[in-house]
Amino acid sequence: MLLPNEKLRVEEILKDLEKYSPRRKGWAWRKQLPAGTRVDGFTYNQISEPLKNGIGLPAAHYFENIDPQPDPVITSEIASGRFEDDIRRMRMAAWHGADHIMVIRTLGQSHIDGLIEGTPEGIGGIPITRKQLRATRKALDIIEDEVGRPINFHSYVSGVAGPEIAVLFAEEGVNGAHQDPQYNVLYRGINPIRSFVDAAVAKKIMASVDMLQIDGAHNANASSKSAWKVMPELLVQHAINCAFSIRVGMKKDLIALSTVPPVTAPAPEFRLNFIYALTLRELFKEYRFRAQMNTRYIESDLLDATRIHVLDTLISRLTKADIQSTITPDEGRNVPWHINSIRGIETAKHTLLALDGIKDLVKVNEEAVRPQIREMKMRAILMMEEIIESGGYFEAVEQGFFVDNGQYPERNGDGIARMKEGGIGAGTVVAREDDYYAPVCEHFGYNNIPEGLNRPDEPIGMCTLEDRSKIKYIDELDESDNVNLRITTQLEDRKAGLIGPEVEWWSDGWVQLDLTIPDDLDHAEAAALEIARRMGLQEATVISKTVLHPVEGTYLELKARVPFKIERESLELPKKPDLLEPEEINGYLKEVPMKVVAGTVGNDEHSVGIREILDIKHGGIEKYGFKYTYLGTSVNPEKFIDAAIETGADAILVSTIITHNDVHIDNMKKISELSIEKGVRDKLILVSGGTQITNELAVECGMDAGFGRGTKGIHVASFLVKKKREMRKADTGVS
Ligand SMILES: Cc1ncc(COP(=O)(O)O)c(/C=N/CC[C@H](N)C(=O)O)c1O
Repeated sequence: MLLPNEKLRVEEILKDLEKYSPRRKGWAWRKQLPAGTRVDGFTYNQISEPLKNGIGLPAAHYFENIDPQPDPVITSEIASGRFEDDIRRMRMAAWHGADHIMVIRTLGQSHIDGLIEGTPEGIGGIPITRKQLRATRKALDIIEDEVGRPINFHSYVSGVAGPEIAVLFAEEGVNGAHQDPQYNVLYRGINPIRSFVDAAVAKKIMASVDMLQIDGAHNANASSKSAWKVMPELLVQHAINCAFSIRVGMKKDLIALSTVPPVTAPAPEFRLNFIYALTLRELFKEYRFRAQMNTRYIESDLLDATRIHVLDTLISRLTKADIQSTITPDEGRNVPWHINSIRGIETAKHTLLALDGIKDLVKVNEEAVRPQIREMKMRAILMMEEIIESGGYFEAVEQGFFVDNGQYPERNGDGIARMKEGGIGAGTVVAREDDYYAPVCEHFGYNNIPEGLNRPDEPIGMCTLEDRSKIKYIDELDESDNVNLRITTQLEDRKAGLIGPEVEWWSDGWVQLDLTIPDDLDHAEAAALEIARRMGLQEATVISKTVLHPVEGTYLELKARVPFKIERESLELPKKPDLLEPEEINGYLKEVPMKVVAGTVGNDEHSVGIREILDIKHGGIEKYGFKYTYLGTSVNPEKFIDAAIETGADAILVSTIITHNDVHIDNMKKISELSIEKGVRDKLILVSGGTQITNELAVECGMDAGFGRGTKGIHVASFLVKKKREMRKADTGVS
């Protein structure tokens, strides 16, 4: 069992893979909690069981660190090309709330007519091999024990080796897969007949182990110029794959339609996407919905991508999503980085929680949407009818019906046409002989099983889907391209205690630099690259730019490589404040009551912070027995001293957020000097706090202590009691 403070050891994961066996097969939904479930005083209607270990949203610390888990499964797609580094990110993703890890395949795997073995490095994805599947599933077993929830492992059943991949996934406990023959045909140029025959075989295998299926309709969104115009066609594509899957024997409950809100602002995004989403859910109500976020109109701007993804998740909440998949906001920039996988998950989790139960509050205005839903359905039905009139699916594909940028029945004539007898694998479908017999327990189509058998695979005992000893495990085929070589750097660094920045692979050295240059785009870009060079950063590249004004300013984000690593043991770690136990503070104050005066100094109106440090509700010092006089906001320094004297206070708590022209420093110095002038400095404990305050800065300005961002009542209460003990001991010899 991995402890939360223990790192995943990839070399341990790689041990004994020849003996590894998946702990379960099939898909796992989240365990839902009943509507009205209370979490820390809040009521939720759409959450599932909590994690054992996890990381909540950034604001969670204001709410006792609760981390409620929304009802839909949340997906993170993680495939950098090196699975040995991806497992680290999978653990990060699981802690942030992903329970569906999707691994895209290396470029070109769809055209390899067979299985790849070993662990070669991939390009833009992972070469799916038995060894890689076992290592990843084994890592996910460890991670799911740590977060306390099943994690679904997912990849893709497509390409000319589709059926073989399906068997491999079924044997290795892969829990979900994309399978849609239309994908092979339209986007991989694989022979249409081969694609559908292979899909039937693959779907039967997937259904036999309850693998969840995701279809490929989202690709039409991602591939068309005017993605909002393919909506009628998307309904047709979903219908084709659903009908075909049912005919092969898949259960509706495990057929997930992959749906992406097709359009984004500046188009009237929500209206178009919402009506489409309503139409889809009406037509396919018995199926599952895998909501995916938009990738089609994602640029390099992380915040714009995030806004789009929040709105996409709003659509999910207002309609239905059994699975909320996430797209990283840097999808439009590069192969996603760790941080952006996590940001994508946070966007989904935040939005789903924020909109908990929204359908009870907001009703759809039927009058407004009904005509448009009807029109969308009509367009799809007309398209389906024309496909039939044209002779069927294969003929329609030959005529370029699909991914045409006209909104059916308008046609642009720019659809993806594929010849029925053409493409990769053409002419490779052979009718089974009369005596064709495959001794396997799950097989689509004609199988001349001998009379009297209890099971089709009886003559060989059991097939590999039941008897794993029949699986031939091949470790590595390529001495020069495998994970054992790739992890040597990681192992050497670990031994030498070296750490360096990374974005996707172990200590890959990449960092990001954000800067704003008060000049036009060209000059700003050149200046930014020169600045990075002078900072000693290498291979600096601009990865995003925002024109603030054509000549007044440009914001740029660069990536660059750091040419060194850090010796971990040489690092000076900041001292953790040694806090007193609440009982000890309460006990002390019963014997030695303490009073404070508190407020926000100068012309500062920010009161939230100081109230949190004072009030019992937020775990403020009142909770530990302190009495306080609150002086309010914009309090002048003299008033703090006068009030402390009048009330016989032991301490002054000064909140100061504004730091413009160092006004916080001036105010702290003034309070310290005034307490000296009035002869009360040695009787008073002076404490300041604020988002920009550090202890060093506060003490430099004559305070006894300073507290920065994230401070809680316990921190201040502990300090006050310790300081009071010190002062009493100095005065009376007794603390
Ligand atoms: C129906 C289907 N089959 C196979 C593949 C992958 O097939 P190759 O191995 O040939 O790349 C895909 C890919 N979709 C990308 C995932 C997307 N980002 C998603 O969230 O769904 C697919 O949609």
